[in-house]
Amino acid sequence: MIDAVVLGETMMSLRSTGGWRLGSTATTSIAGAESTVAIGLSRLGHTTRWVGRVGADEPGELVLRTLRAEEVDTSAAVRDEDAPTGLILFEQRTPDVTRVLYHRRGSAGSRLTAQDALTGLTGGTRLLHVTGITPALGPGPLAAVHAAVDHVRESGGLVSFDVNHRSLLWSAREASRVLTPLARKASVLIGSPAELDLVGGGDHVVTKLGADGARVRTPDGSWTAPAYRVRVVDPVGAGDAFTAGYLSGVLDGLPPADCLARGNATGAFAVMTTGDWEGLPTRAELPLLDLDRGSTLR
Ligand SMILES: Nc1ncnc2c1ncn2[C@@H]1O[C@H](COP(=O)(O)OP(=O)(O)OP(=O)(O)O)[C@@H](O)[C@H]1O
Ligand SMILES: O=C(O)C(=O)C[C@H](O)[C@H](O)CO
Repeated sequence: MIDAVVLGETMMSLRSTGGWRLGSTATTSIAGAESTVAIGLSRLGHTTRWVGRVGADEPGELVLRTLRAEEVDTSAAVRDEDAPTGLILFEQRTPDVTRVLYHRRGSAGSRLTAQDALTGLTGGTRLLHVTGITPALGPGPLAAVHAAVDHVRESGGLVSFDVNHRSLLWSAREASRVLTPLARKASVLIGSPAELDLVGGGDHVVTKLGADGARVRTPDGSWTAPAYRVRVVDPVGAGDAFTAGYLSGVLDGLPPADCLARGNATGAFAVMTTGDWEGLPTRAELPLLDLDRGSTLR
C-alpha cells in the first residue's frame, strides 16, 4: 500500500524574468497544486503517486520526467493523444504579487475521468489528497474527484481536501456550491480563512494564515503555530508546500501541533525559493530552519 495518492492537473510552467509583453526570457518547470504536495511528501520520505493526464507532447514529458525524478510514481498517469498539456504562466511583478495566466482550457488534464482516478488507486493508499482546483476543470474531473474520495473513504483511508479556490477558473459562489459536499467528505480540510468560509466546517480543519502561520481544530482541541521568520522571495506555492508538511506529520502519526510546525517549516522553505516545489526540504533538511542564525549544517 502506498502512503499517498494525489489527483489533479499538472502543467508546464513558464516563469518570466520581466513582463511577458516585453518579450522577456522565461524558465520552464512544472506546476500543479497536487503534484507539489506529492513532491513535498516524497522528499520527506513517503511513497507517493500522481494521477492525472498530460498531452502526448514535450510539456507532458517534462511533467512526467520531473515527477519521476522526484520519486513520485507516475505509472497511472495517462498520455492523452487528443489534447495538449496545459500551460501556466507566472509573471512576478513585486516580491509579493505574482500574476498568473493559464492556457489550460481543453487541456489533457481537464479530460480526467472517474476511471482514471480508480485505476490510480489500485493497490490501496493510506491517504488521498485532492483540491478544489480539479472540480473547476469540468464534469469529468469533478466526477473523478468524487469517485476517488468515495473509494478511499470506503477503503478506510484518509482523505485530505485543500479548498484552493482559483478565482480565474470560477466564481466563489459556484465554487462554494460544488466544493461544499466534497469538503464534508474530507478527513482533513485545509484552506485560508476565506476559502474555509466558502465550504463550511469539518471535524479536522487546518487554516493557513500566511506569515502568521497556521492553526488546526479537531474534536480534541485547537492549536496554533507561528510561521518561521524568513526572507520571502516567491510566496506562490506556499500553501501546497505547507500542506505537504502537515500531511507528512499526519502520516507519521504526529500530534496536531507538530503537524502544524512541520507544515510551517515546509511553507517557509517554499517562500524562500523561486518556484512552487523546487525549494521543498528533504527530511534531513527539515531542522535547518531551527538552527541558530549563523550556525552551519554539519
Ligand atoms: N511570509 C511568510 N513567512 C513564513 N512562512 C510563510 C509566509 N507565507 C506563508 N508561509 C507559510 O506557508 C503557509 C501557507 O501560506 P499561505 O497561507 O499564504 O497559503 P496559501 O494562501 O494557500 O498560498 P498560495 O495559494 O500562494 O500557495 C503558511 O501557513 C506558513 O506556514
Ligand atoms: O492554479 C493551479 O491550478 C495550480 O495548480 C498551480 C498552483 O496552484 C500554483 O502554482 C500555486 O501552488
